[in-house]
Amino acid sequence: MSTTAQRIKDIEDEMSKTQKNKATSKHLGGLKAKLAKLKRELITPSGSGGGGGGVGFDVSRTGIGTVGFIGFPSVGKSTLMNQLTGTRSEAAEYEFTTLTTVPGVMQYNGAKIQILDLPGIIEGAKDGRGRGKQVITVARTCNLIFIVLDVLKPMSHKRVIEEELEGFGIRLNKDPPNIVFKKKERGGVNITNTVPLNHIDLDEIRAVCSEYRVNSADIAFRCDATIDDLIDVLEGNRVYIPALYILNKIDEISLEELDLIDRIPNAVPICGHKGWNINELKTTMWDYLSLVRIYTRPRGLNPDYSEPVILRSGHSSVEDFCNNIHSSIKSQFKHAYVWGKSVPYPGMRVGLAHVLLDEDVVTIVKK
Ligand SMILES: Nc1nc2c(ncn2[C@@H]2O[C@H](COP(=O)(O)OP(=O)(O)OP(=O)(O)O)[C@@H](O)[C@H]2O)c(=O)[nH]1
Ligand SMILES: [K+]
Ligand SMILES: [Mg+2]
Repeated sequence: MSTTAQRIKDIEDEMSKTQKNKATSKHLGGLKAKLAKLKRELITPSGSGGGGGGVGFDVSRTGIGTVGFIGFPSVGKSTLMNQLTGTRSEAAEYEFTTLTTVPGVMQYNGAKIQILDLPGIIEGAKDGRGRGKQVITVARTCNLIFIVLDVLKPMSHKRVIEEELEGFGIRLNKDPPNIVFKKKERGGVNITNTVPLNHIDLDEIRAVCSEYRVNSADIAFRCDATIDDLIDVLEGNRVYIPALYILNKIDEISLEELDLIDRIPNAVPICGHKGWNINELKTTMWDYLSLVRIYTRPRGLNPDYSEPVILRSGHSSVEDFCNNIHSSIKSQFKHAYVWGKSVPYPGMRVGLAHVLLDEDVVTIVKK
């Protein structure tokens, strides 16, 4: 075992032996921050082996969004890939059939979505076991992660995969914590909160700051944060990605068992082999990608429903729409008329800042 791994284990042991209360919270806060720093050491490519980085695994990106498949070997990732895209990614009974990233493209709702079939990962992947590091490095850059699980295997595998991804700085189905951190030259650590903090106390926050050598800063908590949230903000290299759990091979289980797994949140049960519930999977995928379809309506004509402009939620203003069509449109823009969910009445006149919603219809009026 490497020294870093040993130190991590020592700290985890100490934490598990320490009861959390007022007297120990400062100590625990410091330990948590130490742990986060050590874990960072473990996942940062060191140059000398360890298989860090994404060398040879990343592929060029196409489409409006990328979905990456993460799972243990032989859970059915490649079978599902073939089902969704028609790309041939070899699927077979033996483990580690897929050895590198296999890209494919799926057309859905008028959008091109890139699908990445990835090699299987195993427990300890993030610490350098197998090719896990490269695989998870690719997952970090995806817009959506499919965590593929074999329903015939223990459901504890779900947690194992989550821990691998979390250990690599990926936060699943979570918004970035609303903590505003401003480092200062002097003045000490100044902590404010706009909501009650139920999970952390001041001593703990100070212990974490001191571990990160933050002597002066303004920290404003605008959410009921945990100490892990604060550490995430201080570490700064976290990515927040939506994830969908694909519960595969339901052709092998009973209806009663299906009923049980159906309660897992953010999940879609499927049979990749036979194509069961694939439509449900596609619709859910679309929702999780948060894409916005905008239909163009030339003045005096009917909307063109055949080729929507696809925007991302959060970047779907009329200005984004114009830029997506052509860079010159914005300079000629006078106003736009909008029909759909984003306006209180059909055909409302709006400006560049107006935010469009999925399936809105837009007419641009030029100067
Ligand atoms: N019963 C059943 N078997 C499936 C299903 N999907 C895939 N399989 C089988 O599971 C095995 C593994 O499938 P793959 O698609 O190669 O799995 P993978 O996750 O890509 O595997 P690696 O690339 O090795 O990590 C194959 O024998 C598939 O035929 C399914 O829905 N039901
Ligand atoms: K396989
Ligand atoms: Mg495969």
